[in-house]
Amino acid sequence: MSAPAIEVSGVTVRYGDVVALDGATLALAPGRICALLGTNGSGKSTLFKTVLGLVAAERGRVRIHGGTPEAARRSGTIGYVPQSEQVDWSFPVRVADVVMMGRYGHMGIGRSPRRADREAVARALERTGLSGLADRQIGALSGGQRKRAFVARGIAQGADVFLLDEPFAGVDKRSEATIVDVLRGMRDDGRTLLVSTHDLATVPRFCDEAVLLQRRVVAQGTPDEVLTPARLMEAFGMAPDPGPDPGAGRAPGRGGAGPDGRAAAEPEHAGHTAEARGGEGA
Ligand SMILES: Nc1ncnc2c1ncn2[C@@H]1O[C@H](COP(=O)(O)OP(=O)(O)OP(=O)(O)O)[C@@H](O)[C@H]1O
Repeated sequence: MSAPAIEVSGVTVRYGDVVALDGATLALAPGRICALLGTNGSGKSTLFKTVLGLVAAERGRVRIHGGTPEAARRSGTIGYVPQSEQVDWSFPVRVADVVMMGRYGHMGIGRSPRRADREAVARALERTGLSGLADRQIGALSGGQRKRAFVARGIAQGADVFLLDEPFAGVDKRSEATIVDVLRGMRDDGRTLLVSTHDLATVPRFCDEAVLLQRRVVAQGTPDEVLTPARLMEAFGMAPDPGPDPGAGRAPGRGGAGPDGRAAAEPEHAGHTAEARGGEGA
């Protein structure tokens, strides 16, 4: 049997006196979309950073397809779609430039794109429905398009495991549907996606499974198994209401996005590059 795409085993992370993760354990098989759910401060970002190898665990270990997070970053196996607030949208780059950043790991020191790089970028733009916007400044995209640009960057990079931080935050229903289509297509290609979201109503529509985090994993299973009224009341202090109310099914929280599918790939750039290169929602 193949190794899980993402395996987190008994991971504890502490920031000074704050225990952000307390023995968190989960395993995600390849070719699945998994929602990462939890209240503000439940450790979702810390889990992402640990899986990306940007934060060291005090205890436990993380494996990506059986290897270390550092190896996954080096090989470009892991892609990251950040929150919007982490990105400076005024940075003067075109959509195609953002996506080309995903190819940096494939280029030499001079970072001079070759035909294979340009073709990979064109394919990723097409895959995410952004071919017509390739020359547009990243800051001139809608929230949903920005998000897709960062998904495209990860695709161009050749990432197989994606961590997406609040991909639906600040995007309208149409963009949300487009992003869901893109994510499903990636899953159908065998890629693995861990998606943090406060939008509980969306989860059953596109996720194969869900994880409920409260510093440790308190539930993992199908959306139906995890999104029970009792669990949601316990975790969020609310019951889900997937009805037509615009606010329905949205857990208390926030959202966002960021750049460099490779941003995750370079810890020291995580804040900087993201801010410098921006990119968000569909
Ligand atoms: N750099 C840091 N230094 C100290 N404490 C931190 C740091 N980063 C996070 N924390 C704390 O660790 C806990 C988990 O934070 P984390 O950002 O992982 O939660 P989250 O689930 O992503 O929250 P949100 O939904 O608000 O984004 C919180 O109590 C937070 O205040």
